[in-house]
Amino acid sequence: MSDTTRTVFLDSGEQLLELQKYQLRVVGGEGEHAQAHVFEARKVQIGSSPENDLVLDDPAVSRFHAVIEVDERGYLLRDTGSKNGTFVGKLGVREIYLSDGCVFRVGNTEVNFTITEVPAEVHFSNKTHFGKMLGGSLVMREMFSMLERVAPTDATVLIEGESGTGKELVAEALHAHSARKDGPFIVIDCSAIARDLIESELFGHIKGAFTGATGTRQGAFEAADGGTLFLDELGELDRDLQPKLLRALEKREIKPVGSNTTIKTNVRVVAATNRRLIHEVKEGNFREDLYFRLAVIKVEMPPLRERPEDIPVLVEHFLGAANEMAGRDGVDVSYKTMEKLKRHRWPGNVRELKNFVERAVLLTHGDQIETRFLQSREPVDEKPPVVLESAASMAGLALEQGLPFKDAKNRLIEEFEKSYWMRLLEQSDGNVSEAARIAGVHRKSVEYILKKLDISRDDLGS
Ligand SMILES: Nc1ncnc2c1ncn2[C@@H]1O[C@H](COP(=O)(O)OP(=O)(O)OP(=O)(O)O)[C@@H](O)[C@H]1O
Repeated sequence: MSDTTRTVFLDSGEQLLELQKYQLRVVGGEGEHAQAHVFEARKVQIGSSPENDLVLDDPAVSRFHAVIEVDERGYLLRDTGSKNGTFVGKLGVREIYLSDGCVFRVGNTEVNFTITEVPAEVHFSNKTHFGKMLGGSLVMREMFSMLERVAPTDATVLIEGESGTGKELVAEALHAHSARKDGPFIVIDCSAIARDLIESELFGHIKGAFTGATGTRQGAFEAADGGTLFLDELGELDRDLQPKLLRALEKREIKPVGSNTTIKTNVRVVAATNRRLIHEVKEGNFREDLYFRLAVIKVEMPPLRERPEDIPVLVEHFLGAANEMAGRDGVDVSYKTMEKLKRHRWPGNVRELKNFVERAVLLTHGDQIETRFLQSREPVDEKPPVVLESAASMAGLALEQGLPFKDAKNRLIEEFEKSYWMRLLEQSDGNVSEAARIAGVHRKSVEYILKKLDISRDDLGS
């Protein structure tokens, strides 16, 4: 259909999409006429939110209004559920292949689409995994292809994506596929370390550098020497520390807190954030020079809801592990359930899917997981007030202690699980089969839960 895009299969097994770069230019409507933007990405997002590739300042444009996706048939414009619709001429369209020179309208803004003479290429790996990361969708295979090329280099990589999309897995896989694989892989979660300790965590300190510094201590940069340093939640890094990180990256040397001497380092840095860091740059929270130094290679993790075709392979994988963990044999998934799972929004991404499968295997009486074990978003107004009260007080405590949301939530869930199972076992006089019957959970699962929560019969009654 298209003479400007085509797919080629390479001898290496890789798939190559050849296209021509294209230009989008606002030519009419309410919004100020933007300058022309040239794109070569396989997918370009259009909307009013600054997170889009083409940002339109028009109140009639939805936050995420439409996308252009390139495939071997051409340049597909797709409305992504906008409020005011996408039009070509007078026709409202959900999906349409654009032709060179055509004009489409989003909200009240008219955009001209032009194909340029400049060729571009998008590569797709022939593999459906990279390290421990699974995925056969085009967007994942495009990412794997990029990671395969980037991993063996020493390039700094910035990984952006929603929570639970697999950013840490990417960092691990980059390390495992590099010449540094036998060196250390050190993780620092910038959101989990108190503000006044993070400099020392990163760069170390010498004895007497501050109250409590009773000895000299090595920081993460030194610990990661010859290996990879993964800076998680980098968007949380204090502005005061950013110049020091920039210096460490540029000069490949660090200065421990309290010391006047610099130490040479040989570290590859991979950073991750669930914020759009370029936003933080625009807001003045993140230094531009550091951003560009980190984003030499940028990996954007697609949310799970945008790649439902990956769900079956992930479910199968998590089912295998969950069966083993729960001592079950062959708990499976029906076609109908799988279809429902593909339609779910998965706000917690792959982590939520994994937790769901684990929970469903533990809780099912039968041989198949069911979607009723998806965590309900309905308001639970019949909960005893005491539960809500203790949840509220834990939330208060977590905020006071500056605990990150994830840690606070996990702590609350763990406390709930522990007291639930302790009480239930007490009630059933330590009889695991009886407890399993009351809880509606397989006996083997109870044994696993008790082991996981470190509860023994001796704990009962304490
Ligand atoms: N593509 C994938 N294949 C297999 N497992 C995955 C994949 N993506 C994520 N997971 C699993 O989902 C969970 C969450 O992944 P991970 O911790 O890497 O996410 P993240 O983006 O770093 O999350 P956060 O921002 O909350 O730290 C992990 O258990 C991970 O193993």
